[in-house]
Amino acid sequence: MEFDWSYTIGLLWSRDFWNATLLVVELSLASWIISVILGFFVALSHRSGFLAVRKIASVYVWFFRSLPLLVLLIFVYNLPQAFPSTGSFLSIPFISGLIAIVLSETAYIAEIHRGALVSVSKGQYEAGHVLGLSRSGIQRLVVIPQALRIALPSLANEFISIVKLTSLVSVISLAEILLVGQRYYTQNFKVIETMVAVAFYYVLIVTVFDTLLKALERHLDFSNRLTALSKAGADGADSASDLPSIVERVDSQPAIRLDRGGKSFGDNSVFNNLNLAVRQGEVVSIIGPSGSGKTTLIRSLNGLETLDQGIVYLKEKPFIAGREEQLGRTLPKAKNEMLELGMVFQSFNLFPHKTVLGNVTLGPRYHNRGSVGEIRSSARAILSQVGMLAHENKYPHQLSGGQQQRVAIARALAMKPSVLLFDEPTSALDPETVGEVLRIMADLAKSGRTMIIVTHEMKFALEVSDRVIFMEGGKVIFDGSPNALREELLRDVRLADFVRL
Ligand SMILES: Nc1ncnc2c1ncn2[C@@H]1O[C@H](COP(=O)(O)OP(=O)(O)OP(=O)(O)O)[C@@H](O)[C@H]1O
Repeated sequence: MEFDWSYTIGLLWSRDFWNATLLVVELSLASWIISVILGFFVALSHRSGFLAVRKIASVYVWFFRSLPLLVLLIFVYNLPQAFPSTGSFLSIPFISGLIAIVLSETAYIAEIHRGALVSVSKGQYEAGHVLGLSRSGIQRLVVIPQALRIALPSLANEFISIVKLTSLVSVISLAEILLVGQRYYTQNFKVIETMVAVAFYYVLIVTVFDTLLKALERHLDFSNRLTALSKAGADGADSASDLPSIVERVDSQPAIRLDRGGKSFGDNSVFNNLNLAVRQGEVVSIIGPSGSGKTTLIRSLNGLETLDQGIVYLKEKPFIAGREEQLGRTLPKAKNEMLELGMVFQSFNLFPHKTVLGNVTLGPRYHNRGSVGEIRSSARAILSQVGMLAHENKYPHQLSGGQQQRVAIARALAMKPSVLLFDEPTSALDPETVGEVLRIMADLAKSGRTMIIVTHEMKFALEVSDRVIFMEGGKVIFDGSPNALREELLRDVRLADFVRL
């Protein structure tokens, strides 16, 4: 028997097939959108602090990934036999098909979201935390946009799978493309000719949506975005303007103080009964060998690490209490105090999906620190101070390490903190870009800011600091002025060997 081309081509104009195509698009889109949303909540539940919630999420994923969709479809469609009250909606094939596909796809999509959420680094959460963002704020502004971009190729793939899975809905008599085709060839026995037309409609849907989803993927891919140099800063290139004197030196009251701090990781006691007080306007550098507890100490001051014992005071008001402190149970959540502490990380932790300006304005905008215009112009002034205004429209991946760190400093300054914490700000930089960051920090130090700097840059520490603290094995071995340290170096060979100027 010859292939009947005119019959197949005629089917491409068939109203039944176009209605079925529309139905497949509606069912696929509805199933995909609902599953993407529900899948996200299942993925979040997987990371919940509550064991019961985590268990429910993992049982859901395990069960619905194990169950064939065909079984689920027949089960849901026939549920009214056992529960007649569900008949009013489950006997509608579109609704029972939608429910079955959503139940199954949510389990798969939850795993895609989970993978994407895991790949957003801890540093991104920490950067959100130090800007005073709430947990939901961090999810909304930092994590979800990044996770979505990572997940989108797999989510698009899942949409294509759903389009094809809708052919199974024919078993519950929903007039989708395959069922329309079956009705045709059972009447005229032109199976191959009809199935070519069926294939055409599926390929058409997949091609159209694949193109649209790829365009969306490109749109969300900030790593491919090209940016124009801002006019305002283009002339200024990379040079930093002078940082204004902001804070008067006030030597009396400690700006921040740790009292009897203790911190262990399992059996490893990092420090115990440690005291540290930094006065307003003071610049304190913390130096010491690797593993001496410098980073843990500075991260304990703003709650990035949870202290076991001790209390952190901000302007002499209790701010953070260790887990074992009685006060910890009554201390209110110190959201506003958190904003008093700016932090610059070793690995910058800029938000990769935001421009330079977007990174600097995110905190002030979240905390409503003025109108959008005011926040932007104040952010531009700070970017100019750190010599980064020319790059305001660029994304972090388009900048050198030194430039990224200068933006990170600008982001911290934009919140107008009273104390700036620096955790090894130059350790991740190439030697040629270290100088540009140190220059900005030296200017900040001169402008009278309270700064605590964990650093391995000995020369810098001695030049800019009011006090240098040498830590070893979780203990403060030396705490004094740079001049006192220079004198100590003449006496203490081991210290001199470490500092090695
Ligand atoms: N999250 C963690 N989990 C377990 N142990 C940790 C953790 N963070 C730090 N430590 C341990 O705590 C000790 C102090 O580490 P910390 O990073 O504070 O030292 P450091 O003086 O800053 O070192 P470096 O100069 O190399 O950064 C080390 O023994 C380290 O292995």
